Amino acid sequence: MEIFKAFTLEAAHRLPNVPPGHKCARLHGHSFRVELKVAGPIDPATGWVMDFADIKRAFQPLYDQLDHHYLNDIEGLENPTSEQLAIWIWERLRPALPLLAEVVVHETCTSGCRYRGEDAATD
Ligand SMILES: Nc1nc2c(c(=O)[nH]1)N=C([C@H](O)[C@H](O)COP(=O)(O)OP(=O)(O)OP(=O)(O)O)CN2
Ligand SMILES: [Zn+2]
Repeated sequence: MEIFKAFTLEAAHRLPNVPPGHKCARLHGHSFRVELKVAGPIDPATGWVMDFADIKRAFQPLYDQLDHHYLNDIEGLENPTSEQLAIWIWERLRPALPLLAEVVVHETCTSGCRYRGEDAATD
């Protein structure tokens, strides 16, 4: 069974490695939507894979680093594309949330990425 918990975070960024004149080289912001998917068996006693609140608790320290911040200033996010943000979240969250199966980052309503770990990086 797969469950998910979604978060919205406000953050500013610019992309330093885009071609000259690209609009994303300019400072701008997004209401990023992050979905964390967790996969595992349903516990027959509780009837759930895990408590949604425990997903929120595990993500909170990372959320606090990202929300209302300038992403380029964060170590590891000097080039804060959606892809790099998904990897950044995955690498820091997985140790605390071993059942983490996928990180989805929506940068806008129409753009984003999904990451399922290194083995799936080229999927
Ligand atoms: N593969 C990626 N491409 C782009 C990223 C990214 O993180 N990964 N990021 C950007 C920009 O940050 C931009 O803010 C979002 O891009 P885009 O979808 O082009 O934004 P728009 O809302 O302007 O899209 P329209 O559908 O054209 O209105 C760029 N590319
Ligand atoms: Zn952007």
